[in-house]
Amino acid sequence: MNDRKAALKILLDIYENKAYANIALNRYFTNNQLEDIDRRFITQLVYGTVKAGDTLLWILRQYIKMPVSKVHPVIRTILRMGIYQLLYMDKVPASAACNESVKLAKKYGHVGTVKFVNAVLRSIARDRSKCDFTKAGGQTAYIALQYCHPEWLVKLFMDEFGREQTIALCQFNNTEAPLSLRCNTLKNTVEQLQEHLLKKGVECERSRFCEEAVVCTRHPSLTAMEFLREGRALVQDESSMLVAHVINPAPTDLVIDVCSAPGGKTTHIAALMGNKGKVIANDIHAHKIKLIEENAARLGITNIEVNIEDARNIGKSYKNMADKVLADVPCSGLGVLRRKVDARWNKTKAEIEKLPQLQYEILESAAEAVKPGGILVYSTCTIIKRENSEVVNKFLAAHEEFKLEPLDDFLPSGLQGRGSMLQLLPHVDNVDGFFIARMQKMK
Ligand SMILES: C[S@@+](CC[C@H](N)C(=O)[O-])C[C@H]1O[C@@H](n2cnc3c(N)ncnc32)[C@H](O)[C@@H]1O
Repeated sequence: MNDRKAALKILLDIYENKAYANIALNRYFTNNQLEDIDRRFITQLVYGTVKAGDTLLWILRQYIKMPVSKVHPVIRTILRMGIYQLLYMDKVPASAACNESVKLAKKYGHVGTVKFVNAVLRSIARDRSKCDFTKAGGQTAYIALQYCHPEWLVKLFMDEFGREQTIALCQFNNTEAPLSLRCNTLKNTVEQLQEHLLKKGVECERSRFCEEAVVCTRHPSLTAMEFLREGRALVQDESSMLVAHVINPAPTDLVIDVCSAPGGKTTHIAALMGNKGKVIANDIHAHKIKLIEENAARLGITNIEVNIEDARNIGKSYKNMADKVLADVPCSGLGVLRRKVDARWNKTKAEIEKLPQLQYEILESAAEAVKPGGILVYSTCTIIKRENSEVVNKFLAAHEEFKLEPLDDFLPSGLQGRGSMLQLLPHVDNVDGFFIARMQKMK
């Protein structure tokens, strides 16, 4: 199958079957052995088209008379891909973007739709003046279209960070995320892992932030990386690796991770404990607990015990029992939009607004499980105050038995001196956005 036909098939899976982009793409690559060059082209075309989302539809609307919703889904997807190639893929000549889209339309459409695809794409290629985003009305709409984000999200970012930072953040979200790996120190050293990766043709470097992290800038497909199956490493972003270090678990500790699936931080905590002590990995979803068990087995970790429970009840079940408790709560994930290409288009404002209440309830329950003198860590992969510092401040105001602990002793020198709560911002720190606060129970 040629690359564009493959991209069309994957995009239809995403748009019509509501498949997650990374899952649809990996599924295709698992079932079809491809050369690296083809894999890269398909990835760029699929991820780029998904990220550009409604901007492509807005452009399409400027060039057709009928409502976009009336265009057949296959033809609409061919057009989205075609516009993406025309306007965003510098290395694809306009003639190739048009001709290849027309060929796809011939396979899936009839004479009329072939002519339609041909006419629309050639007119965009010839005259781009209609793609003027300043005509959309207002600076929020302009930023949303120019940087391919939903307008409500741009508004939220503008309120939180102001115009300049919003643009920088949106631009960052459109960049490609490098693959970040955490070395499983129970099976190999970081030096051994790095040597192994170099032999396998993976281009990688050590992280600025975490001693176990290796950041890959060029690599084969994940399915070809047998060292992941062997448990020598696992995929995890650098910033999320800071959490286990902030918890700073001892080999004798009982640690409870109240929202733990799929187990990135749980298995990191367990490894830092040298496979000793006990980590209770809790999650509300039984099917996700299986992922923790699989990860632990692959990594050779035996000090994890799983528990399926709503974290809002965990305080009652383990009252005053744990040396350390992690509440890595469900969040809006606005710090990882670069990595999850479809996330910005799947989220809703209403769903995000409900999160702080749930996060607060989970934090309160997690706090109950901490024993006096013990440690409570709250973390998210988001960047807005209402899910981060506001939740922690509200909690501290209501629970004088907890005090905020300085973070610097647990952070790399490059991140020290930023205050008692750490907020990593993607466009500032060049990593996934992340929030961490560490508290101690005084009595
Ligand atoms: C941010 S993710 C956790 C990521 C995980 N700590 C890791 O590092 O791999 C949040 C998790 O919370 C779980 N969750 C959502 N609501 C929950 C609840 N009420 N109680 C327990 N877990 C919950 C979700 O299933 C999800 O796995």
